[in-house]
Amino acid sequence: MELGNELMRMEVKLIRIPMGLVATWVMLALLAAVLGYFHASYWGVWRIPGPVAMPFVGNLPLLARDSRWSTMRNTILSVYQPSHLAKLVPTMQEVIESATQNLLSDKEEDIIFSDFSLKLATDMIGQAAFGVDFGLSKPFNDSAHQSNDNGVHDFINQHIYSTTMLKMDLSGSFSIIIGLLVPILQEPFRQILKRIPGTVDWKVEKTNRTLSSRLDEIVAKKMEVKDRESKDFLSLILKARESEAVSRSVFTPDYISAVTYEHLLAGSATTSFTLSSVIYLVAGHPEVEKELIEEIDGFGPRDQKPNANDLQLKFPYLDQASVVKEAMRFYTVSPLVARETSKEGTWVWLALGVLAKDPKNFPEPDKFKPERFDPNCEEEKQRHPYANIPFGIGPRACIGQKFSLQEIKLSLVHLYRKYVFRHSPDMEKPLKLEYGIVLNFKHGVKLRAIKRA
Ligand code: HEM
Repeated sequence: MELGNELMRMEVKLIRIPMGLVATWVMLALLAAVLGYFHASYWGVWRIPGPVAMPFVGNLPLLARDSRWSTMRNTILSVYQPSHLAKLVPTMQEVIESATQNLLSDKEEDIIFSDFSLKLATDMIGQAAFGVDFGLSKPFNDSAHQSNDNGVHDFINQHIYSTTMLKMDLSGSFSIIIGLLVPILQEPFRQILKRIPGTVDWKVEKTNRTLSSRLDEIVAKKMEVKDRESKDFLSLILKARESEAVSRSVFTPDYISAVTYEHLLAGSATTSFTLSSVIYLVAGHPEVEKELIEEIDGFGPRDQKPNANDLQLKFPYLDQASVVKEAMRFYTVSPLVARETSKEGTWVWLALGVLAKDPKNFPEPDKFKPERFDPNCEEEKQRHPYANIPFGIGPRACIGQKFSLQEIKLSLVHLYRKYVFRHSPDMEKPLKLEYGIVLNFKHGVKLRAIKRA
């Protein structure tokens, strides 16, 4: 018994000493892993000038630096959550139905589909983000539309102008061209040229001012009405501004105007371009059109409206698994994403459009092949997970991704139930693009819409 007890004490001692050591080693390993994690990005780019990682916390403090942006993002995030997006389906459906009435008169004639899709996408943002009916895609015989027609046309023209002038090549304004050659001179030149009538910089400035003042009117009206129930992007910002002291200092009137304008541009030109490019590409690939229409018709009778869940699950060929995804790869609407390093002010560009055409990840990159995204296909299985990121990646990735995909899918289901599309003989081949901050069609997408039996 004595011997037994002695042996047990020895065993406990033997175990106690290594347990302490093991715990210390585990702690050290954990610490090293945490430090390694936060410094990994630094070691990968240690030759490149930029903020040096701080001891123990690496670059972590930089993530919290832009508190104004994060307050903003957190405030509006709920507008883009799936549960809220699901509630937007009927509103989206209404806008699409109303827009489609306008698509085709009885005679068969070509339409500029890219104009149609820009009006549709702008109206959609108007309703969902601002709680405002721009009425751009309303039928022409609508009396409200007629009485408002001039104003609306001005608005859309200014919007189109301001979107298309965001260029990054030699066809842009003089200050942009100078900026491409000597970046430091861009802003001083812009400041001077915007004051000289007749220059492109002056025209851009003038258009942007008019557009901003129209958006300011919308913001001012919203502030007056104070509708507590509505849950659009603007109402959420205004409510946050009223309820929290911190938000009042973040959401100054100028800042609200700027983000409203940013939202209009970010949400309409991109979605509109994507919708047009899907229709254009499908029109040139009859085998894809056939499979797509089969899937859409297979969903149910034409008057059965898909809900958010149906859109997510019942259209795999149309959805992210194939056609839309491949069209977004083929024409990457947002070809460049820019970041400015916090300390050195160095610009870092992520070329999404170049990534999307890398033959290592996308063999025959200039072919439109939706099946390359089929989850069972070898190409898809072997591809790097970040090879196709049209909405960007990380904490600043596109906030409207789910919103725009829901809108695009709903529009496509509705359109293909009624029409098929063919390239207009007046359209150039290959399609000419204009490279700006977002991609655009140089001469629009001209299509013939043929009513389905
Ligand atoms: C096909 C449609 C769209 C594409 C391809 C697209 C693409 C992008 C990309 C590449 C970025 C930059 C991400 C980054 O910096 O890493 C971005 C940011 C953004 N997008 Fe989109 N976008 C689309 C639709 C929308 C829509 C519909 C909205 C609004 C309803 C929207 C609102 C925004 C906003 C507010 C940002 C800035 C986010 C931030 O800085 O926190 N986008 N988008």
